[in-house]
Amino acid sequence: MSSILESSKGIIKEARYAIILEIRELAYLGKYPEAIMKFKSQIETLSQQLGKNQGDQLLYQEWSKLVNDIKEELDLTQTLFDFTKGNSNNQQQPSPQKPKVVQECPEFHDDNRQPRLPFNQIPFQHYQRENTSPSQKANQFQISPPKQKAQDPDEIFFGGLRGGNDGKKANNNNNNNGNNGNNLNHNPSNYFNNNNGNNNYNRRPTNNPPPKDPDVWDPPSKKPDKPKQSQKDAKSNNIFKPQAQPQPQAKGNQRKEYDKGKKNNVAGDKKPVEGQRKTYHDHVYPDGRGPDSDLIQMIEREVLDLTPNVSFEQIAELELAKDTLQEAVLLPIFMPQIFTGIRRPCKGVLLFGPPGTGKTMLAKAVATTGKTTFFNVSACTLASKWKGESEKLVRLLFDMAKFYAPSTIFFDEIDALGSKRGDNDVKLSYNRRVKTQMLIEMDGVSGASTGEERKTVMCLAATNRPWDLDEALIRRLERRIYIPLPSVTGRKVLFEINLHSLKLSPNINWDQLVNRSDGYSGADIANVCREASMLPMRRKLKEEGGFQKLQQKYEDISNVVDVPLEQRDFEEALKIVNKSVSSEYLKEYENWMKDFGAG
Ligand SMILES: Nc1ncnc2c1ncn2[C@@H]1O[C@H](COP(=O)(O)OP(=O)(O)OP(=O)(O)O)[C@@H](O)[C@H]1O
Repeated sequence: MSSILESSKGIIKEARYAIILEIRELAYLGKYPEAIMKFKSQIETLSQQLGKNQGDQLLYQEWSKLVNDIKEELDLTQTLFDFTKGNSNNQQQPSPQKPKVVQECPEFHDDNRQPRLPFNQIPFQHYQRENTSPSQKANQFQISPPKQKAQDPDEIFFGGLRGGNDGKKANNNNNNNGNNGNNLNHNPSNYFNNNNGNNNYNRRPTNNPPPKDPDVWDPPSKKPDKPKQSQKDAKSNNIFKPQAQPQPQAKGNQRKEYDKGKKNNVAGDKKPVEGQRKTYHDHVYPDGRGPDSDLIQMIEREVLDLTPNVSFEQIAELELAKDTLQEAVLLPIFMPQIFTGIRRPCKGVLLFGPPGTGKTMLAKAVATTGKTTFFNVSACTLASKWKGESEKLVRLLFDMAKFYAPSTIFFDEIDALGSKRGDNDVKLSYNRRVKTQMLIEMDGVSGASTGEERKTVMCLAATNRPWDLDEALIRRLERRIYIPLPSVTGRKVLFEINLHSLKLSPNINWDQLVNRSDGYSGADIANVCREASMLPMRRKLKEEGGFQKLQQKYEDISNVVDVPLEQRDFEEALKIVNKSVSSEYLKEYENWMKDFGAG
């Protein structure tokens, strides 16, 4: 029975690829109406097939998944079709100040809501681009007909959306100050001096206020900065072997600069003070405030992380992932001139695997090593907290990343944004809009094939549920790296890293502890060490009759309670802290890795 199901799953999977690929080919040729017709007829046929399988619950589920995927592709094609229609209309009326609603896209209508503008209309509504001749303006979103079949499979579907640049924008951008992807000297202070109004990202507000979306939640009130977890410099305890010292980090200055800037600008009510670094907000709204001020401030406050301060040495094991990230992300940042043409940098990297295995740390290490501006986006927060504003937020985020380039945008829990079709229609429509915006933005930053001057912006994403990801997104995240649970060696290093600053008894049997922590993630081992570190202190306090008695007895009690950790403390901690990853999930990761992994 299960073999019938397995073989049916295989057939369904092949059918999915065959249908999607065939139809994308049509879309690539610009034959959107034909592609849409074809999708609709396939959905009809598949729905009949679905009806036949109603008796078998598992098969029925598989078929409905396929139908849903095809519907999702249809929706995406429809949206892109609308997008291209919208742009071609823009070319006839290239006046950004007086935009017309080119076409109302059904996706942007919700019951009881006012019609929303198609997403491609929004930038023109709010901004005009500077240093752009009228013909170039008209050209900006031109759909370039394919001259030959693209080597990059993504270009089959989305290549035409990258803007009619064919090298034209490169000339347009020559008057910059060198703070772009071609600048090998990544002096962090340069990131904030990019005030020359030099490029296509230099947008200014028009006087038109944005249309009010009734579904938009009110922007957040000012909140204090999230406390950042600081990584202490490793002072090895030499549990197993001498430990590499982490690289010294450039601390504080950027943050201070940023805070200084925040006082003047993030509040958004004051004009920038001369001589101080220019934030994206100053850059877009030199007069102090504009329609998107609150959102921009929110990104600067909650997403922009100027000091991720994690080095690769602080991360245990994961050598393959580190090498791949260095090759796929760091080399193109350091040598953009080499990574052109067929060697173009990948559009994005997906880190997938069980929770707590170091995915976020890897992303931060990439940003720290590449000295890039780090945007740490929790996709989950974006999806829930900024519902209604999320598409705009995605667009602003990428614009900001280009402004502060070289930048790394890290989407944690990307499945919250880029998941497949859900059951809830409202959620679906919203989800699709955000996802489509993301896909378009991601295509926009893969500068090499467009001939556009490179503003190096790297997209990294992480998920614990790769199987939930939409295929269009998976294709853009071209390198997909499995971040597994730590091996024996990795667990040893993790104990070392976590205990480097603690007093340890010489009689601890490390091999036994490492074996007992089989199946624990890096975060689990950190929790074990944290728990173990408290036990001797609690014991000592109890022995001495409590904190108050100790206080009466000793002047400085910190030395008294700082007792070395013993074997029994770790054993006790291992009983308290259980592993957080179930072994069933591990199999699923491996299967997904076999099907989609691309390290
Ligand atoms: N390979 C590792 N080396 C060092 N520390 C690690 C490693 N993996 C996990 N940790 C520890 O676990 C904590 C969580 O790691 P991190 O946030 O990078 O995991 P994650 O894979 O992004 O988790 P999630 O999927 O839940 O977001 C870190 O702060 C660190 O203490």
